[in-house]
Amino acid sequence: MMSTLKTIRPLMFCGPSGSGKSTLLKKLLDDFPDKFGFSVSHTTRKPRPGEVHGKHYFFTEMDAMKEAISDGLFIENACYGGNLYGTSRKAVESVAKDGKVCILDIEVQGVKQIKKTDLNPWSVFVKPPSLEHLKQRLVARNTETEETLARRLKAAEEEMEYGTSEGNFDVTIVNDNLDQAYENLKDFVVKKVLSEL
Ligand SMILES: Nc1ncnc2c1ncn2[C@@H]1O[C@H](COP(=O)(O)OP(=O)(O)OP(=O)(O)O)[C@@H](O)[C@H]1O
Repeated sequence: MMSTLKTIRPLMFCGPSGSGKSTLLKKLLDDFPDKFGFSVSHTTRKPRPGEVHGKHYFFTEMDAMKEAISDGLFIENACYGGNLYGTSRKAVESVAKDGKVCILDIEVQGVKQIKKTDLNPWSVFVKPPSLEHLKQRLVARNTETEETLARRLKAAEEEMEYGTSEGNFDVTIVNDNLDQAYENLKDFVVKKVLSEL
């Protein structure tokens, strides 16, 4: 089972909430529908309108998720905004078994955990032009309360520090102009990630 994972390196995405990871990933999946698979994460947070169980996340309860983590079924997990988020090894394996690059969209804490596994992923940091831009985007997205907004912005400061430190990621994509950011991402993906397939 481990050898399946080693043959195709996952592509790990990290960046503060609101930096544009989902937006960039959607474009990538639209452009290369047969090359990538989204590993579906687990979370204890409540679904947002339109989110589908098993597609956007596996929505689960705190006790069940804690038990699965202690059973070693997760390659990473993080507590964020009062909720648990995590990626099961099974979710990553099922994408690799399909012959696709598994996309991992995770927080900094998760990045650090996955670096300790045998997955050897490519890593991309998505950086907002500034924390002020990030705040404006999160407000415009209309998904945050005053409290979750404040938490996400505080977490963003720490994530920016880790994300912009030399050597922590293979590439940093500054998401200022979306089209330009996507071109930069695509360039990296085509030259490095897809050339290995
Ligand atoms: N380059 C950009 N310029 C302006 N707005 C953008 C840009 N990229 C993304 N956005 C908008 O910013 C908001 C946050 O983007 P998105 O939801 O993709 O972030 P995220 O990093 O996936 O966040 P989370 O980790 O919370 O899921 C969205 O409303 C999106 O449409």
